[in-house]
Amino acid sequence: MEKSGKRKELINKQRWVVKIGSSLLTNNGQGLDKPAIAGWVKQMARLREQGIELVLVSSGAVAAGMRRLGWKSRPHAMHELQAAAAVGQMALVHNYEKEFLKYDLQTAQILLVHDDLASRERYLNARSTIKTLIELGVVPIVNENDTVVTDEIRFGDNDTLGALVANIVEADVLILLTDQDGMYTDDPRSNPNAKLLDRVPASDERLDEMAGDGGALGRGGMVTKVRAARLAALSGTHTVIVGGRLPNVIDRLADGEPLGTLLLSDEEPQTARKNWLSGHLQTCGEIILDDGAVESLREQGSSLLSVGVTDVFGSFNRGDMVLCLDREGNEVARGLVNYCALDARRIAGQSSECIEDILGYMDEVELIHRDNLVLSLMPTNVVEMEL
Ligand SMILES: Nc1ncnc2c1ncn2[C@@H]1O[C@H](COP(=O)(O)OP(=O)(O)O)[C@@H](O)[C@H]1O
Ligand SMILES: N[C@@H](CCC(=O)OP(=O)(O)O)C(=O)O
Repeated sequence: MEKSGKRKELINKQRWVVKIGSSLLTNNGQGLDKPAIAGWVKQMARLREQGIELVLVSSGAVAAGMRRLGWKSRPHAMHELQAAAAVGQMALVHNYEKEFLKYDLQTAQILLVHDDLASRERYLNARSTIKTLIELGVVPIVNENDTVVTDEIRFGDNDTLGALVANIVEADVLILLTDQDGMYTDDPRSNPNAKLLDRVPASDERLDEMAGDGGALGRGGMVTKVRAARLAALSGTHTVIVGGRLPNVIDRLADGEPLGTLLLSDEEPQTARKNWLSGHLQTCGEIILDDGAVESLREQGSSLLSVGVTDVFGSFNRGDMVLCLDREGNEVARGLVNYCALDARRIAGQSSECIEDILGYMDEVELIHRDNLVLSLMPTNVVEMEL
């Protein structure tokens, strides 16, 4: 199939999030690739000159720290990884600051952990800080706060973090710069016959079979990039997975050149509150819905009532994020629940009028109110996939 012409989805777009991955930044483990960083910064400065607002999400702290500490292989112990990240983050921001200043651009360091975005108050704080920095013409540089996270609460890969940042700032475009030219029909490291994808709806379920894991330094491979594109799509953001070593890659993308793989958002942008809900990646339990409840959530955008629930799993409190699954275990929605797991189990399958009789109190008529509920992006089997 012929390559598409100029990509109108990227031309004249106002707000970009650019994510630079570990595999690329660290030149396959050789420490930070400073000349490459200088090249990307030069191009990002040109984006700013065109009036494009920019947030940079940069990996590389652990890898840069390893180099500074003289470690040859990535440690497994969490405290060593965290120490490496603390050392490496200094190298990372020092480099970016130096390079951006060449173009009179100020930078700001933003380190986030999952909890910062799960709490509504801290999320709103992070959002207003990032938006203020953008208005001031400063380039925010975001990374995970690796020194304080534990395995259970980490994003782990920066693709997800990039998508959440795209949701926060309602970006038009998310660019995932990586070590491959884009997404292929299979991992090109193991399959030399794999073909580069040109443009695909982010929701296309065939992507799940094509996406493999990452290299030795990267964290998520294509699996997390596809997932990130789907998350970004919820705020109407298009994602491009593209090779960071292609000459002038950022300039050429801004000019609409069809480089890498464009994962299109075919969603109506959600409200900021719904974006925040979608970004809650850690959930505390599962609620199984009957077919009628699945349909009314999906078709009518209704609240979830206890009568449509067949089972409740996990242990959660009022206000926690839970998954709503259909009978086959597919995710239908996620939302903040009004009753704890114990009470939710007791009222499952019962109509709302019975709640007070069963529990002796009634906080809310709904198990999950529709304002606190967000439908999950359903993978669709779509025909448009261009190689
Ligand atoms: N279908 C695919 N197309 C391209 N790359 C793939 C695919 N499946 C797996 N990969 C792997 O994903 C790697 C890039 O992801 P990763 O190592 O996490 O990089 P980054 O640090 O840039 O996020 C590639 O080096 C490649 O081996
Ligand atoms: N926060 C980590 C980056 C995690 C990571 O490598 O993510 P990715 O670039 O998505 O593979 C670091 O700075 O080392």
